[in-house]
Amino acid sequence: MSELPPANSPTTVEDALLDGLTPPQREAVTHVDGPMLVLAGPGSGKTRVITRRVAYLVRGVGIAPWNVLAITFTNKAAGEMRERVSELLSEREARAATIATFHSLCARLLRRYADRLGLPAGYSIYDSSDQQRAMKQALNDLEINPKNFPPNSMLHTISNAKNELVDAEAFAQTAGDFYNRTVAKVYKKYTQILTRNHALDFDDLLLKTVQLLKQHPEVLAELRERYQYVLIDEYQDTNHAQFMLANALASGHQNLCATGDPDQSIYGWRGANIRNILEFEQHYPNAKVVRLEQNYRSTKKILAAADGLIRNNSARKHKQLFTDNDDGDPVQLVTMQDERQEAHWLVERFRDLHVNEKLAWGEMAVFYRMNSLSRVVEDALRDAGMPYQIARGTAFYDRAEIKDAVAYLRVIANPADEVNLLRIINTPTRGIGNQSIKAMQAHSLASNRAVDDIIRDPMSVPGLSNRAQNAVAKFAKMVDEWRTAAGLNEAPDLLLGQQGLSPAASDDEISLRELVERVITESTLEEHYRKDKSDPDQERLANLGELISSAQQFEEDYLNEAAEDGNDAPTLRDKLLALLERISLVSDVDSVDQGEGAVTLMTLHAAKGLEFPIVAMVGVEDGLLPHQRSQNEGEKGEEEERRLCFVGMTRAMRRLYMTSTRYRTIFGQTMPVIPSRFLNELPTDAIEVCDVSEDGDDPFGDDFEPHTSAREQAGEFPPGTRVRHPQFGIGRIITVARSGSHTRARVEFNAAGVKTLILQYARLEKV
Ligand SMILES: Nc1ncnc2c1ncn2[C@@H]1O[C@H](COP(=O)(O)OP(=O)(O)OP(=O)(O)O)[C@@H](O)[C@H]1O
Ligand SMILES: [Mg+2]
Repeated sequence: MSELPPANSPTTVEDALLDGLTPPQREAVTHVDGPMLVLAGPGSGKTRVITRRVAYLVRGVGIAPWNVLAITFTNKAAGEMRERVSELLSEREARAATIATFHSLCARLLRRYADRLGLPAGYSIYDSSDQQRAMKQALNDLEINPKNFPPNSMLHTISNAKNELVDAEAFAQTAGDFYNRTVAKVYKKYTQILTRNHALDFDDLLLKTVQLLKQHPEVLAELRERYQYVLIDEYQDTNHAQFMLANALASGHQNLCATGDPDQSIYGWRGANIRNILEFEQHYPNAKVVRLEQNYRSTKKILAAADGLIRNNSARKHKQLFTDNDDGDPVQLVTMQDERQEAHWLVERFRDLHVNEKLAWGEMAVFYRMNSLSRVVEDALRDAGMPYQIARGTAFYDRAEIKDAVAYLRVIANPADEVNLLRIINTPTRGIGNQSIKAMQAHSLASNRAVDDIIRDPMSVPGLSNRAQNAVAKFAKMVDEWRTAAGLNEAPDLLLGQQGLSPAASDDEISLRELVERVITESTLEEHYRKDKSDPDQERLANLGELISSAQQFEEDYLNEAAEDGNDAPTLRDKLLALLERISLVSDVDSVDQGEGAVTLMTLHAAKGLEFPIVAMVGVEDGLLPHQRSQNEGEKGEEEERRLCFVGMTRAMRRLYMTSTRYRTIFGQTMPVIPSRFLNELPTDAIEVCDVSEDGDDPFGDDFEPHTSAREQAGEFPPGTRVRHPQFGIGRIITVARSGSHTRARVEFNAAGVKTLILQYARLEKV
């Protein structure tokens, strides 16, 4: 949807910026100085307010765009905001404003001020698989059994500590019991490994930035001066580190505008702290608070259903939302036999919407609690020949061949990155076996020299065969040549980042695309996959080709942006570091293109902030939603799951389907399952229940209040009655049976086949 106001109506610039806003939205957009909190439910225009405010501050108030900092939750949201702002302002102004995620902002700041932290500007950002490798090494070094201290849970605990700004030392000081003392050791070791590799993990980006601002008041002063207006969307999901960062930037001028909805806080498990938004007025006693009460997204029925659900959370303040949108259809709760029938049903439903209601594929989305639920849906969509896209932006970069190519690039940019160096030193195989690698690692430890240094002097490594020595020397020479081509070898001190020190690009410097291409060819990665003509390898080759194209595209965008910033000749090193940063910070939802003619599949978490005309939530079952894991955390865990369900439901604009099955196969085990307890909480007048499973027992138990009594219904539809169902069309009742307070009818539909429906909910009409 375009943010552009119609050309004819508004007359002044200010009118145009405020066009299509309600009075409270205007109030939020035009508030200039001082703290402000926009506290409002889903679909009420919070994100629209942030976007307009960026434009208004620049055009309406005359603030320089580079003084504005807007922080969004994903790169995708940042990209969209930039696009909308550039429709309201010029592209140049939109680029000059900083619109970023917390992580990309921090990565940028750390690069700019790397020298203050003694951090090489070419530092690597470790993604979860790099983190796993580093953690395994830490456990190995400490001789700790990963069975008792699983790498994932170690990483989770460390991540939470970092988000609370608790570093390894502070953690050790408070660790009382044996378990925590062991974690403290692991934390320390893991930190040492990252430091040695000149690497930061995601949480370090925040932690180090906060430390930077604390330890270097001159940097804080500079940034406060630069970012005079700070805007943060989705504030309910900020963690402590993000909170401290936002507050530090806004300290002094206090121009902090936060928007959010406590009912949509869904990242508590990852350290988000809902109190940041609940206590905003305590942190900023003079804050202006704006509430938006009108929902522009959903039908009345969808809104009523979502509202009925969220009211069951006890730890909340109620917000009344209303909408002028249509009543719409009731939310359909459909029970199937198993996940295959569920996927099949979805495909048929979507096809019907596409063919009969002329909805585009891109207007439909499927949400699930866990990625593993997507496979069956994917298979069904593929079999039906329906276009779909899956929000797994990281999937491309998770492929082994891409990870290998990127590891080469990381090694070029960051000589200290041993995790990646060891990944590629013998990939593709080049005669440097495991024994040789172990010998080099041992020698590196014994002589206290970096592996990157050792490979230049392989003769010194005890126990390395002649053959291996030659192979290592050849490998080192190859890496050196790339570094020279990238302008990274000549002046090693330049690796210590310092603002303004980066030399201008020399004329003979190769392009980023050429570098990536050279690496893929000269490393023999390409040859390795070309040798084999099997399909998977053909696909891998194509992926490597795609990496080259994406580097070219990135380079073009980067050059344009740099030119806007007045830098006409960014160096290859700058471009390489920026590309690696982009690759590290990509998130699942970034790949989603809502304009595309494809059904979108994504997790409930990834769906935050988005909207689709048609939404189907699959696997709405106890154990999945609420998730089994949340049950360990008692009510708090369940309330977060309820908010997650609420977030999913409130993405839907026109129609919402929530499906569950009787049996589901998870991790290869088929088990009977029951519909989510959350479904019992939905108000009956906003929903329609339908059971299309084979045995059709009432899956919702007796908690439901049917509209009419079972007896009445049974009498009304004797076997043989011709009926019409809003979805299945015309059919004939075969049998009617009472069960508890419900009546089930088996109906043979002309087109849809035999279905078992609960009469009280099925909205059957006699014809
Ligand atoms: N005043 C308005 N008039 C018409 N449409 C509006 C208005 N305000 C917002 N909208 C539209 O309503 C939808 C929801 O707005 P937006 O995404 O900004 O809501 P939100 O509060 O950020 O929702 P969420 O909490 O889900 O992030 C968007 O399509 C937006 O363009
Ligand atoms: Mg929003």
